[in-house]
Amino acid sequence: MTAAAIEARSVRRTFRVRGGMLVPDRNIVAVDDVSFEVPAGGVLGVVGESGCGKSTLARLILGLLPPTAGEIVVDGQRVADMDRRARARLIQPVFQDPFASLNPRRRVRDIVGLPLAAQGGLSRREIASQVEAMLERVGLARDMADRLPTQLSGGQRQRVAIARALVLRPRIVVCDEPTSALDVSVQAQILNLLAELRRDLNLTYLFISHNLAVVEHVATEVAVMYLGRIVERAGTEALFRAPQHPYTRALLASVLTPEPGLGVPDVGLGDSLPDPANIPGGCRFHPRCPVAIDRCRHVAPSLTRLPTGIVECHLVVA
Ligand SMILES: Nc1ncnc2c1ncn2[C@@H]1O[C@H](COP(=O)(O)OP(=O)(O)OP(=O)(O)O)[C@@H](O)[C@H]1O
Repeated sequence: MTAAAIEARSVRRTFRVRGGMLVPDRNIVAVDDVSFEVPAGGVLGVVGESGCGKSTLARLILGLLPPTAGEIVVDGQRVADMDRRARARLIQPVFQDPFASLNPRRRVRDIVGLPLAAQGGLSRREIASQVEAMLERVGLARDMADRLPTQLSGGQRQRVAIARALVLRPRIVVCDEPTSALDVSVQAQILNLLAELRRDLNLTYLFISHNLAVVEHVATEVAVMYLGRIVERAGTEALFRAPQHPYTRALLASVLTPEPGLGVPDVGLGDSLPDPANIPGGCRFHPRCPVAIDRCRHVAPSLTRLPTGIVECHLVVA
């Protein structure tokens, strides 16, 4: 059996949001008792509507946010026990908007070299040569090294962000909507690059996207999140061929809607997104579920294990 590169064990994260005059404080459950494993070399795609907890999960895995309960283990080590530099050598992020995440006043060579410099122990010459090799690896020409982010296209900027993420040779990359801010024509190039790098460098990805077509293209396994919980998880092929949860089915139907940009996919379940400060009792999906039965209103479904994965729905039997 392959060792897990990422393990989430009963992870929960809540946020306390201050109210105001006459408005009480609210407790938001952004991630609610989530467990999964990603084998080394795998890609777990995480999908779900805006606000379902995808980015919070990414920040928990990266160690940028501590869990309220549960634990995260990457490459056999508890994230909570690692210092920043050790974490940086093991796990790196690629975020949605490379323009926001790259310092506009620094040249590409400094942006990509910074993680190496921060680790210490390398000469300037060694850093320069590793940066050059990495820029070449992500398909950027040599003369790009002296440019500023403002002098690059969106796709080139995301290549710089990928080079910066990989320059320490991490084992795990958390991609949070890495192509959502890019033109459609550039998205495929970046996805292909990420797939190629994973193969060549034996990387493991947690790949977050609201775009199911993208996830189908890159993921080996898919987790579907709804109001902080993983309501279905299965191998990519099985999930797209035979979705079990009514929410997954609604999400898949939304792939056919012509909305390639950012925002809320039209899942055909009405306009209003569910509120994580006010999670319904019983099955949390029941108010929007087209096939809910009386039991769904009162009893939260437990997890059902199927040959192809797991699902939380009263109507699915093993
Ligand atoms: N720092 C925070 N303080 C308070 N609430 C937060 C914080 N971060 C996230 N939340 C809330 O937690 C819930 C989950 O947010 P999260 O950003 O993880 O969702 P998401 O699925 O990534 O959404 P999107 O696709 O819009 O980025 C939301 O209701 C959000 O408002």
